[in-house]
Amino acid sequence: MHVVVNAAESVDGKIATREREQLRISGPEDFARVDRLRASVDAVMVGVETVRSDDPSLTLDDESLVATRTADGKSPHPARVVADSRGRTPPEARVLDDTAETYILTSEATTDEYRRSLEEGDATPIVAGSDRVDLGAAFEALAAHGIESIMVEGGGELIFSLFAADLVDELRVYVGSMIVGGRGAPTLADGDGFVGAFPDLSLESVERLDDGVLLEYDVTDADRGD
Ligand SMILES: NC(=O)C1=CN([C@@H]2O[C@H](COP(=O)(O)OP(=O)(O)OC[C@H]3O[C@@H](n4cnc5c(N)ncnc54)[C@H](O)[C@@H]3O)[C@@H](O)[C@H]2O)C=CC1
Ligand SMILES: Nc1nc(O)c(N)c(N[C@@H]2O[C@H](COP(=O)(O)O)[C@@H](O)[C@H]2O)n1
Repeated sequence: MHVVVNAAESVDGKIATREREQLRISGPEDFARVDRLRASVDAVMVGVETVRSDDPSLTLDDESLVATRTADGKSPHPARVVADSRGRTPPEARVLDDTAETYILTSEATTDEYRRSLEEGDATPIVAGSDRVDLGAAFEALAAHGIESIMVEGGGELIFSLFAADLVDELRVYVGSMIVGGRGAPTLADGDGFVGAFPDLSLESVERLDDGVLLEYDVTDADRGD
């Protein structure tokens, strides 16, 4: 699985406010870039807290990208993937509509009944892990469904877990010209944090977009002692 993490943060590293409300950090040029990145992958993934706070669609906005995918014999939109260990995706969430295929990654902590309710709504549950989603095992299961590339949009808990499991190949960060503050506001990578050894990033490009900067990194080494 090729994994690209993409997120937008403020200058002080926040991806949302302390109230966890959705924050418009990107401008039009960056949102268009995100749409192109979505169009280039097999699936777009978020954590369930992002679904609960932002209710994203995770589909393509630009109809010409939809047309290009269709002409290439692909589904009109990439599949949607939610990491949701305990079955907390609201039934009315936009990721569960019929615009695109959706996979809900769950753990054994969810019930058969919950998983059946997802299937009745045309989403595909994948069980990986006993208490929390085992992301490596889940990606193997997604690969069996033909998903070979995935773009992860957040939030900070999921992104940290992916780095901790050494599953990230590329990181793209848009830094918007704003300060958000708040010690409890989510950042690009939250979780328990690394101590002593950190993911090894190689800066590949820097580009000004709108009133901010896009930073693109390759993740080169998993030399972490956690
Ligand atoms: N600015 C940006 O680019 C973005 C901002 N956000 C913001 O991020 C916030 C949500 O982020 P978070 O609270 O960090 O939640 P999150 O979206 O990362 O979801 C975390 C949840 O995912 C589930 N999960 C299942 N398996 C997991 C695993 N192995 N590791 C980690 N989580 C796992 C758990 O229920 C966990 O509580 C929202 O406020 C949203 O607005 C979200 C995406 C992009
Ligand atoms: N790239 C980017 N820039 C921002 O400023 C953002 N707030 C986000 N948030 C992410 O985009 C999702 C919204 O997706 P839809 O447009 O509804 O499909 C949101 O849930 C975050 O994942 N991203």
